[in-house]
Amino acid sequence: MHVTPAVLARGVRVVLSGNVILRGIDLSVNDGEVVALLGANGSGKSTLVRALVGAVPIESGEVELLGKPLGGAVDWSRIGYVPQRVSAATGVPTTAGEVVTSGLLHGHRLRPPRHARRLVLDALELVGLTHHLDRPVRELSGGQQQRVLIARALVRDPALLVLDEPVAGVDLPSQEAFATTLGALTARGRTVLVVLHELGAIAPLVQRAVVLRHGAVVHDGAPPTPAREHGDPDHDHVHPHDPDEAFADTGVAGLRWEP
Ligand SMILES: Nc1ncnc2c1ncn2[C@@H]1O[C@H](COP(=O)(O)OP(=O)(O)OP(=O)(O)O)[C@@H](O)[C@H]1O
Repeated sequence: MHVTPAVLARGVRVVLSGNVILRGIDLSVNDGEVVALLGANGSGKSTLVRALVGAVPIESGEVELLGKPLGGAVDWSRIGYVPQRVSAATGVPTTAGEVVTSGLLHGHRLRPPRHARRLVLDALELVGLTHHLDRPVRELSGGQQQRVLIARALVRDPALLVLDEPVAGVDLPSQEAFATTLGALTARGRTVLVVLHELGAIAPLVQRAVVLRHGAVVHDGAPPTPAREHGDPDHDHVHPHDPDEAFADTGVAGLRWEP
């Protein structure tokens, strides 16, 4: 039986300011799969997810999302995207609930549906923030603001969720909350493509890892496992790593491939 992948990229090449950033990327994410996109700083992870959602132009190659070529034919209401390092806080005292509600407004829908409050509470529950519904987002921590943005992407119950470094620089409770969120999405059979610097707490939930290096895929398969002391549950993953370790060739901190 032919199954349409949720994300399909073939030979994606991206050139920005005259520099070749992506050198012909092939990537597929199947329905219900959780795939991590890993790689060193500057390897092209953000550029790839931005190209996949149409935020940067593709010089050559093809992208299909939910079975449709990138563009107007894609059902964007079924896709959630959380970009890297954006703040949910604005100058105005918008509450967490209002930010999440805005995720229900898209296309022709200018007013939230009648059951919006229930949907918003469900989305905030998925990220562990229901008790902050009425709090201005500017009063929340960076990690909590990132969770509000994830809830904003989740509120439409997207079939495909694309997240760019959702746990970079966020506090530990927010990292743990993200692992729980991801577990809930997996249980619901949602498809997730997540850019990460290291797998950390979500390693058990990731079915496949795609590693980029200098704008090309250098690994597509089993996720790397924590190496030596990194396998120790007490290890905190915050110290700098020896660049000579087995993973230096991929730039993925503190991890090594199973032999
Ligand atoms: N608009 C742009 N114009 C020119 N070069 C760019 C642009 N955006 C990104 N780049 C370059 O493309 C390369 C890949 O950047 P990208 O942000 O995709 O990497 P990344 O793997 O996501 O890195 P990080 O882990 O630091 O977020 C970098 O060398 C970056 O300087």
